[in-house]
Amino acid sequence: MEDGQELLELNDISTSFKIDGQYYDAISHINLTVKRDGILAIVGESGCGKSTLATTIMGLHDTDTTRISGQALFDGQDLLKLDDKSMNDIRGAKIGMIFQDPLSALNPLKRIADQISEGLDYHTTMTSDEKHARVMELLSQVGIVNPERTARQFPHELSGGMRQRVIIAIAIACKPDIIIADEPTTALDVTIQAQILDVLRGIQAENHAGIILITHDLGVVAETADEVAVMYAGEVVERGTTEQVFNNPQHPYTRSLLRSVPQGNQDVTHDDLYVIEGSVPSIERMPQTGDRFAPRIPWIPAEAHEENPSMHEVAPGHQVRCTCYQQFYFKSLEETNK
Ligand SMILES: Nc1ncnc2c1ncn2[C@@H]1O[C@H](COP(=O)(O)OP(=O)(O)OP(=O)(O)O)[C@@H](O)[C@H]1O
Repeated sequence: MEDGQELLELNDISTSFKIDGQYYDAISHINLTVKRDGILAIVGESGCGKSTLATTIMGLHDTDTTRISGQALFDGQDLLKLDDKSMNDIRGAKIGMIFQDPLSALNPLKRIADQISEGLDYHTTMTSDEKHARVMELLSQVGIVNPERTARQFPHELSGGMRQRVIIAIAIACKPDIIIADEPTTALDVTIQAQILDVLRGIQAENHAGIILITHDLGVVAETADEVAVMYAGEVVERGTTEQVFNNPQHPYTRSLLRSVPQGNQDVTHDDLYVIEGSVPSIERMPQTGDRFAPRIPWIPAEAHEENPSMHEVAPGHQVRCTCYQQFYFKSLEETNK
């Protein structure tokens, strides 16, 4: 397959959860594309719907309490319409998932080799020798220096960084076309984070997969991703290449997120002072009309917002939600204190 080819197309995806007998949207009308050889980062504060998007694509929701609409087109089929058996065949084989907490994602009672082999058992007809060879190859690929030893160990015998490497080995065992990594480095210290990101980039180069990288860490995005989608309150509010979004952020939310990145030891000047208070509303309190970010920037006049905010193209491939970005400015502390 060619580079940059569209692997997964998310069209108008909404997912709502039933709470006290009523359904509430956790994500609304998501449109995104994952390309071969590309890393798409999904960023936003806690509660904005990043994990819900991942679990929706993976078909991991309880159908009795979850309502999903839209399409997730992959390999000529809509993942959201597949039955359990077909989805089980895809999960692990064509789409791999890396979870945030490697300890809870691993079985404490099973040796590492057996846990990596599980996917191979389910999805392939490899002999035991072939499986052993593949496990060794995978452990080396994720940077484990003594694969024979690690293969025989149990999860509690490994460090956090080693466990995350094992989780990645499990996710890529069957050479999936798509890897969804949900906060893969959050539980790790900074040095190990950098190593894990190197492993992910290496895998992308070697396996030619498309990666969805979910994170709230903009440093991770800047270092790793090709494209970025910024989510706020269940919606994508800005998307573009990493360069477009980082060098020329347009949505007030993106701009506030980027300003909150520590800028080394630069002195903060008057112009850098700004205030965006508040937090992501819970899904029961999510406004259903208007700009969901408007309450957090009350100094922007109501008429600057759209009634039904849509995405506007500000450069080829760079889109921003709602016209309010045209009139947005940061409010200085001086103004705030008036
Ligand atoms: N099964 C569920 N039932 C009810 N509400 C849910 C469920 N799963 C998630 N939510 C709600 O949906 C919203 C989005 O949650 P989600 O976990 O997708 O956000 P997130 O951006 O991944 O946050 P975090 O970074 O903390 O994981 C939140 O308000 C959350 O409380």
